[in-house]
Amino acid sequence: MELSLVGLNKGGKSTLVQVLTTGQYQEDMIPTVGFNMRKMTKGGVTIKMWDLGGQQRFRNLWERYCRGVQAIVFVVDSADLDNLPAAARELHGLLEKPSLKGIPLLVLGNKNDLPGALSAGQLSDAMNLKSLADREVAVYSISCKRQHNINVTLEWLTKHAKA
Ligand SMILES: Nc1nc2c(ncn2[C@@H]2O[C@H](COP(=O)(O)OP(=O)(O)OP(=O)(O)O)[C@@H](O)[C@H]2O)c(=O)[nH]1
Ligand SMILES: [Mg+2]
Repeated sequence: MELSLVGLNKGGKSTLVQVLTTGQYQEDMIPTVGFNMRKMTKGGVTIKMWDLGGQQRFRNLWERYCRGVQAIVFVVDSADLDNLPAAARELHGLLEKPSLKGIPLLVLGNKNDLPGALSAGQLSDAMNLKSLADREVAVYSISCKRQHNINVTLEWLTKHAKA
């Protein structure tokens, strides 16, 4: 199975990959330049994860690395309300691409340990996720730092690997 992790810079994509692959939260992640690829084996399935850079200059790579994957994971800092409109814009812009039609989407509202973080429902409303038609969409509120909802995230991913 292959999946791609996208989302604005500092959302926590690389931190999540670190937590998923090692079980450890690491504070001092460096911003991703271009992309990184990491593999993880869970329940007999190997998941190849494309961890993409979220800085503006790397966002044009997202579509290419999302083509043909079994799932797109969009990571957003759910406590960074100022950048939520930009995150929503990037997400909707990406999913408009005909090449990505129908690919299941998992939106992760990360950093729910921070004060003022939006719940999954609030995030769904704020990012207008209900308007996304013709694909499966799931939203979870997670914290890499507290390792909250990492298990349900993993379950979602492995379920889609088998499909
Ligand atoms: N409070 C809190 N901080 C987090 C959490 N997850 C990640 N961070 C912090 O958020 C910052 C950015 O994390 P990264 O994993 O580098 O983010 P990224 O999405 O990979 O960023 P780019 O590679 O630039 O796109 C780091 O300082 C992390 O320590 C979390 O669950 N809670
Ligand atoms: Mg990164």
